Amino acid sequence: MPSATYDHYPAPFPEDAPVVDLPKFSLTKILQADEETAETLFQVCCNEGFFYIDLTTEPLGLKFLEEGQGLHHVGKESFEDNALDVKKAYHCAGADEDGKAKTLEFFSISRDGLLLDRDNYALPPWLSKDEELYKSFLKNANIVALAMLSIFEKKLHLDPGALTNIHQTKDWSGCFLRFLHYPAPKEGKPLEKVPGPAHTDAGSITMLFNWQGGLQITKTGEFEGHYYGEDADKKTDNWLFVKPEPGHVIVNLGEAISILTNGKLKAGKHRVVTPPGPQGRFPRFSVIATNRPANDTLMKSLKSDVIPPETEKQLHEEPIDALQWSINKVAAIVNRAASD
Ligand SMILES: O=C(O)CCC(=O)C(=O)O
Ligand SMILES: [Fe+2]
Repeated sequence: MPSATYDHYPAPFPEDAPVVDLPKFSLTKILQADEETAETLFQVCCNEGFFYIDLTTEPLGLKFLEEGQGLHHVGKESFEDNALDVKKAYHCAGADEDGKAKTLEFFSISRDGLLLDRDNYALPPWLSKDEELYKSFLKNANIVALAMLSIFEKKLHLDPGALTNIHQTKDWSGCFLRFLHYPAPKEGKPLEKVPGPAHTDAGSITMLFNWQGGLQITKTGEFEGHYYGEDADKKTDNWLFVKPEPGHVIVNLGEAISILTNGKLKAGKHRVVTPPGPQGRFPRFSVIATNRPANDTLMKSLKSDVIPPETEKQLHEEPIDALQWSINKVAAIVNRAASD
């Protein structure tokens, strides 16, 4: 049976690393909108906004898991084999002049490009051979996300479709699949500067496949707006590892769904540090699938008796659409990074 973490790859996760105990939901029960699962999932999403889904309970999940592993190989080969000019030509961010990244490098594949604009979307040959894999992976991520969004609609007393209709693969949305590579620190010691700074994701639902520890969340980090960088990393934060679990995908909510529900659903703050113990001697590869609202979605709160009412200030704000909102968000991150 495939395992999202190739149990003990490439070294065991240390037993003494401080881990967070996150709930695990069965994919079957999410797809069936099982009442008890729906209620617990909703409560978790109103608090930490982080959880696991056990993919081994469904053929769809097993396929998704296998695809995640296939992407692990694509990412590993792409980062290791390609020279700087090849990486740069495909917007791979983070590599230095010698073609090697020091802390983090990543590149993304656009869902819109693959599913809606194939004629104009050119993948380089080293990526295009696996195009069917990317398409299937992104479609499966969307099926799982829609099942959760449908649960949220009911729990939030929204009309059917209020969330699901704005997260469809047929609409332009800026969704992507992203490959990340965190090289092993040269001295064999954990990096002092956090390679993946604390942040909340921009989209609605992120799904993460990783095979080594390194991802951390904090139980104390409340959603306070748009997080990115060191100022998001508070002194009082108590960071705990999210241990990769065989057969499971790690899921977190992002800012978009939090804005659409006026903070009722919480974006989970997270960061990525050097993997703990013996895992830290190896490079870390991860793969994420994003689910974002369609570009023309107005980024303002939906209304129901479960969603907190908008404040006077919010009521007077001119809402922007999801496309403009994400452009602003990227600009803020770039400015922030430039001033660090
Ligand atoms: O690499 C990881 O484990 C997480 C990456 C991440 O948080 C992101 O790309 O938003
Ligand atoms: Fe993230």
